[in-house]
Amino acid sequence: QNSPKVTYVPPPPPDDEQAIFARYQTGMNFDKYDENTVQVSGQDAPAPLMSFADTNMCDTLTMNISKAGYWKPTPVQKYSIPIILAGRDLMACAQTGSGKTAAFLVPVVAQMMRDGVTASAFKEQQEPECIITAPTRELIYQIFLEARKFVYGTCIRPVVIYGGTQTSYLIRQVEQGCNILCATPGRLLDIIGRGKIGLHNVKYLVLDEADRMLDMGFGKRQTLMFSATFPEEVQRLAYEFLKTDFIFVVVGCAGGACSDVQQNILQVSQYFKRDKLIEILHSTGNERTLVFVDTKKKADFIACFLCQENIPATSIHGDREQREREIALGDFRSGRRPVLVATSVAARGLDIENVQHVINFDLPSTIEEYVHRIGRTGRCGNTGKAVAFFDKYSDGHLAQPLIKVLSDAQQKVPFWLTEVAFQTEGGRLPVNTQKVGLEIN
Ligand SMILES: Nc1ncnc2c1ncn2[C@@H]1O[C@H](COP(=O)(O)OP(=O)(O)OP(=O)(O)O)[C@@H](O)[C@H]1O
Repeated sequence: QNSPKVTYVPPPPPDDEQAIFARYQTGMNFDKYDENTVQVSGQDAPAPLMSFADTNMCDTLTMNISKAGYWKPTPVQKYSIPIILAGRDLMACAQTGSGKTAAFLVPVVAQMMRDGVTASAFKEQQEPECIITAPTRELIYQIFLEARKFVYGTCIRPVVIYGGTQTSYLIRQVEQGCNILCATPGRLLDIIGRGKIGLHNVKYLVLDEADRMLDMGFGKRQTLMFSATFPEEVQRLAYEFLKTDFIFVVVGCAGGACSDVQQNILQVSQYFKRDKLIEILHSTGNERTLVFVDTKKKADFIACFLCQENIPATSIHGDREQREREIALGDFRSGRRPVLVATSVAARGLDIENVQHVINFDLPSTIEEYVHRIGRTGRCGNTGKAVAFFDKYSDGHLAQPLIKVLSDAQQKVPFWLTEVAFQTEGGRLPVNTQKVGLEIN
């Protein structure tokens, strides 16, 4: 490989208790999560819990949950926690921003506390009890920070390893002891290949958003899969990957968009997208806005263009160095640069306070990706807005699935979109048009 040697060493994570437990407020729709219907398939599923106090968790963990500001479990937590505590494999699908991370972290930490952990510092090869993978660097880091909350004051040591950072630094982190390994798939394979991580002790394997992980020779373990979307082909794969008695939990509508996001689809052709973007950003002022585009080059180009128009923007994509990616995300989080132009690398999982708008300057190629992208707003019971620029020449294939997502989330379906769907489907009525009560000529 000719790629330059990566020397980036990320800054250490915050160490004081206040920073570790930093959080944002739940929104006014938080209690509405309870209105979602929940489907549970699989045999002998344990009953859901009603409160965090319903389990036999140790005091330290209970204290950490309350320090994190979680006073009541969300539906995905109510159902997943007892299933995981019962030792069952699980595939859980719940809308974006509804607390899937804690739904696996809390029971895994609870069981590790119950069973005791063994990893000791300065061993050549560490044997973690839990491995968590997620598809992007920023997301795995976020999961690691969340794990640090729940293990606070215990002897469980979480470690994070991800691409774009110096390997020798990561190895040093691992060698200091590792019970929960949070890793992106590439770095995970790399560190296993170097013999620094053994898999014999892995009791919990968590695939967050990871539709593409293959079995890498783990021993007897409990596998937990979480996502807001589970397309059918991934479900089929999961059947091979999970134990036969696994449980499938679906909160609300499988693969559905978060109903706290107000969705607006505008018909905008390629040439007018930039003007429309400026118009919208001028009307939203300093509100934090995430703009998705389809290429890395375009992300930089649009960010530059916005800066020239006096809109403080930055960009995040796979061609930026990890240091730059982290600075961009930090500037966006702090509000120093309230507009972040991104490729799909920022589509999944990122939990950033106060993102009020998501603009799909370019629509993604799949409806699942759309659902994840707009889920960066409207999190944890807060409301948000999503606007998409729909170009019928490039996005026609999305018309039909968009209609379904909009109607399932009780959003208005523009009439022109049903016409596009009708044309794209070769004159067949799109599925669901009847359901949303639209008139078709
Ligand atoms: N029970 C709870 N009470 C209060 N806040 C919570 C609770 N559970 C989770 N949260 C907060 O809600 C936010 C969203 O949670 P999380 O990131 O786990 O969502 P998610 O379902 O994984 O979303 P995505 O599908 O986008 O990855 C986080 O800031 C988290 O700290």
